Amino acid sequence: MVLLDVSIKLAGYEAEKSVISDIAFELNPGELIGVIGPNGAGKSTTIKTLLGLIEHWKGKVFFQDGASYTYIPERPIFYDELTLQEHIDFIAAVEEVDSEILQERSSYYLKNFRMDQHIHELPATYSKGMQQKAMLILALITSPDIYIIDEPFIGLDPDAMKLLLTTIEREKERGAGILMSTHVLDTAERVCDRFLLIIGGELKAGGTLEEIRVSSGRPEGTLYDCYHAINGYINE
Ligand SMILES: Nc1ncnc2c1ncn2[C@@H]1O[C@H](COP(=O)(O)OP(=O)(O)OP(=O)(O)O)[C@@H](O)[C@H]1O
Repeated sequence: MVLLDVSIKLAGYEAEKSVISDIAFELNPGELIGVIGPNGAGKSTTIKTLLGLIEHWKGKVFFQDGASYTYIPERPIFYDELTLQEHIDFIAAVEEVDSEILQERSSYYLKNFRMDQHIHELPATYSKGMQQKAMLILALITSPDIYIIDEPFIGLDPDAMKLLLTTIEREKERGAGILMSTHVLDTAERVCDRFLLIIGGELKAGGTLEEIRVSSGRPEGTLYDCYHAINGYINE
C-alpha cells in the first residue's frame, strides 16, 4: 500500500511560468522522505502542489483512500484570537479526536515540549521556536497517516529537537509516512529513509543514501558531500 503517489509534470504560481517539473515519488507507510535542495529550488512549491495549494499544475497526486494527512508549514499560521488551548480544542473537534486520547496526547506533548505553562497565551505572541512547537503539537494530537512538514528543525531548541526526532521515530513505527523538507543535512542523513534532491525545480537525484551516493559519484560520501557534488559548490 502506498500512502502517497506523486508525479508532477509541471507546476508554478503563474500559468505561463513553471517553477517545478518532472517530480515523481511514492511515500510508503512507516517511511520518512527528506526533500532537500538549495533555497528557491522548489521544495515548498512541490509540497504546496501536492497539497492542492497551487493553482497551475499538471500531473498526478494520489492520496491513499481514507488516509488522513497533516501539513506543518514553514511559517506557522495561527488564529490571532485563539489561545493554544483553544487551538487544540478546535482542531480536536474538527478532526474528531476522542477526548481521552486528546487529553493524553496533548498533556504529553505540552509537557515535553515545555509548553504547558503557555497554553492560555496567544500563539501569535510566542517566540519563533515556541510557535514551531505549537504547530507540531497541533499536528501530533491528530495522529494522521501522513505528515507533510516544511522545514521542522530550524528554530527548535535542543530538547525540542530531541523530542521531535524520537516522536518521528515513534510515528513511523505506528505506520505514518512523513514527507519533510529540510536544510539540516546531517540530521536528515540520520533520520530519513530516502531523499529527493530538488535543484532548479527538477528532481536531480532520489533514493536511499546509498543510491544518492551512486548518483553523485561519492561512494563514501555524507549526504552533505553528495549534495555538493550534485549541486556544485560555487566557493570551490
Ligand atoms: N508565492 C509565490 N509566488 C511566485 N513565485 C513564488 C512564490 N513562492 C515561491 N516562488 C518562487 O518559486 C521558486 C521556488 O520556491 P520554493 O519556495 O518552492 O523554494 P524552496 O526550495 O522551498 O526554497 P527555500 O529553501 O528557500 O525554502 C522560487 O523561484 C520562488 O521565487
